[in-house]
Amino acid sequence: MSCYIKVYGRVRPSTSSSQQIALTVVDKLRVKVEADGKCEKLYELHRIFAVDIAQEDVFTTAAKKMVEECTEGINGTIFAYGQTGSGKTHTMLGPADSWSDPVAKGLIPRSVEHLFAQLELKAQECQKFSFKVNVEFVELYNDDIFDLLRSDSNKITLRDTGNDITLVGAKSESVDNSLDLMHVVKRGWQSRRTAATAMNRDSSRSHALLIIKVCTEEVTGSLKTNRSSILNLVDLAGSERQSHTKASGERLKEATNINSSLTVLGRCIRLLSKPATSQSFIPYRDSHLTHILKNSLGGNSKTAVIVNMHPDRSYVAESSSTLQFAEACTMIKNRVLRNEVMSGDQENSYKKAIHELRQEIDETRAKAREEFARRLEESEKNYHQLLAESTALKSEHTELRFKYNVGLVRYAMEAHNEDLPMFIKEYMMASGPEKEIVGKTIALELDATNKRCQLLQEQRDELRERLQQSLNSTIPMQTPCGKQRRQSSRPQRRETVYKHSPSRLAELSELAREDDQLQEAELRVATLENDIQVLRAKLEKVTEEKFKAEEVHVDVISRLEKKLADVTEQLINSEADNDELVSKVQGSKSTLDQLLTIIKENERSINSLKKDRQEVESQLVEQMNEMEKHYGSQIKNSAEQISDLTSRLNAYNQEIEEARLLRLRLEESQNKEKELEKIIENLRKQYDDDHKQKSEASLKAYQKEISALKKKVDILEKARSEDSVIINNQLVSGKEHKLKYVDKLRQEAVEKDAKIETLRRQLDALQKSGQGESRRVLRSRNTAN
Ligand SMILES: Nc1ncnc2c1ncn2[C@@H]1O[C@H](COP(=O)(O)OP(=O)(O)OP(=O)(O)O)[C@@H](O)[C@H]1O
Repeated sequence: MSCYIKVYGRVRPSTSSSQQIALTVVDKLRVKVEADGKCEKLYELHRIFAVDIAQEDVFTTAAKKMVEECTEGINGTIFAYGQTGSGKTHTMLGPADSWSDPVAKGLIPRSVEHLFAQLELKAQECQKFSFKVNVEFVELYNDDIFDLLRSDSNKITLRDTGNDITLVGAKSESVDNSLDLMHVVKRGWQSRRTAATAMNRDSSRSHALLIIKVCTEEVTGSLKTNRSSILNLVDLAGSERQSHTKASGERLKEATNINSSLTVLGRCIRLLSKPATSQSFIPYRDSHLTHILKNSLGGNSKTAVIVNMHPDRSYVAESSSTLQFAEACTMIKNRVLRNEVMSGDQENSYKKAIHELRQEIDETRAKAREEFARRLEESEKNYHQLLAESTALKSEHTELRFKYNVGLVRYAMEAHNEDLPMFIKEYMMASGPEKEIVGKTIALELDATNKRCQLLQEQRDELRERLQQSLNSTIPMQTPCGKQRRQSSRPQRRETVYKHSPSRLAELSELAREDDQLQEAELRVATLENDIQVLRAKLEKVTEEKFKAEEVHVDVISRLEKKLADVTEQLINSEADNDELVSKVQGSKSTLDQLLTIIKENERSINSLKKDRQEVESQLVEQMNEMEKHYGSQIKNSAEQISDLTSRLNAYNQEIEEARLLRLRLEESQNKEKELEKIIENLRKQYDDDHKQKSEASLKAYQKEISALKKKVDILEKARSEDSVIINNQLVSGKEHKLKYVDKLRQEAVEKDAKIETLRRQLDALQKSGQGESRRVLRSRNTAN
């Protein structure tokens, strides 16, 4: 799947007065930079974080999802970029010693906690889920790589295998939980090179890279899925100008190295943001920084860049260049793959994977269809709304035009001017620029009429004057008593009889005619003036209405334009989404195709194996048949033998039982023998005590007899033990022989029992005689005493 690098802008609090601020957050997506008070430039990124944004919100927007995807085998990189002192460390780690503060802690502690929370959740949800987290922490100082987890200053080298970049010689520590990981980060951070500069008391003099490697194993049935991913959290050193930082000596050397590595980064970003051509070469190897971040810039990783800015006017150039860098980053596309290996029952695992992929495709398709339907419905709704608004506007417009025409017609009818209806008709019929021309013509005509009126008025005034003059000159000439007439009253003057000369009379008649004309002209002028006023009033009214209608029209047009822009934006967004979905589906399809080819191969091999198995099975059946034929009789015999042996075994068991009884009886006889021995011993003692001297001879005889008896008993005992050995041996050996032998033994045992009985009897007799003898001895002693 290919996806663009996400770019976020963050503005830190200002350190000067509000007049000195040159960077303003316009809304959530745009920021405005004022270069010199006049020139402004707007920049649009995926999100702008204003000064008052909470650290939690920065993490949720920029990192949370990426951390979650990391547990799914997708690589992620987040890095902070910006001039020195713009808040990169504040964003990545938070203020010093605030890493456990729930409000102030930065993006790294939050990402670490969320990563382990996600892994532990997965382990709870899936019984056979295990994970392993390893961490490496290095810094790039003066373009050399140093391990922050080892005290020795061994430099680290890079190994580029094409797909992966590894740090050779870097210590990799295994961690079990977020606390352990943060402990490692803390330890490494203490070794990071920082120094006080004029712009930042705690300025980072190196680029710090925290590399978290996550491996997971999940077993579902016979399918084992191993995933691995790398999460890079990078706090870059800030670009700086010597004029601002006043750096010199070692600081200046550091700054030069920082700036040159950031320049290479900027160059790579610029080249990556341009459309790819076959010749495009990205100089990743020009600096260790870009070489390490190679996969994060245009490779297999999801990447987020947070550009930090200082809002003050004195840093406006740095802010502009940071924003240009950010804009270039938004155009870079990465090709992200899930790092996953499935094993186990291959056929089943592939089938499962295909099933999952199919499900994913179906889900994506369903989602796309739903989204498309929703957008279509929305667009249709908007279209109908716009159509309704346009129809309403049109009808409003028609109504206004009708009113306007009616006004014009009414005016024409009221004005009784023969010339005007023609103009009005023309005006009514005209449209667009033509109408404007006709309007202007009317205005010119009105002007001309005004002028004509004025001319007529002047002529009238002139005529009046001339009349007055002629009157003044005529009266004294024609009346003999002019002085008298002038002094007389008006009625007297009217009665005055004038005597006109013929020429004077002609002049007077001419004057009277002119006076009539004048009066007529005055009347016409008055009418015209009135008409002009009415016409003007009407024109003003109509113009006002026209302006109002135009305003409404403009307003509606601007609203429609805005709506059109919104709809276009929605359309562009949905197209982009659609593109993404299509690329996703294509990605899934290619994986599916690969899997299908593998499955086909497997199916082929399975089919050939099945054929082999069938052949082997048929051979086996044949062999079995042959063996059945060949060994059938033998098997029969064996069965018979087995049944025979079983019956023999039963008999043998019976014999064993009998032997056991015999052994019991033997034990009984042994016990009896022992008792006899005791009695004999007692008797011997008695004889020893009582007949030591007197009955030596008889005692010897007894002793003889007793030793003879003893011998017999010994012999019997020996024979019995031999018998028992033989019995035991016979029990183990063949049945017939044993049966016979057991019978024999039984007989012998009976005989021996009889012998024992005889011996017992003899012993009893001996006892009795011994007792008689002892009594006799006692008696003889008593008599002797
Ligand atoms: N958003 C913010 N809110 C409050 N203070 C901030 C913010 N951003 C930065 N600061 C403060 O500004 C100062 C410099 O910030 P920081 O050290 O994070 O800058 P930097 O970009 O990492 O600098 P350098 O590149 O020199 O290391 C610190 O004192 C920090 O607390």
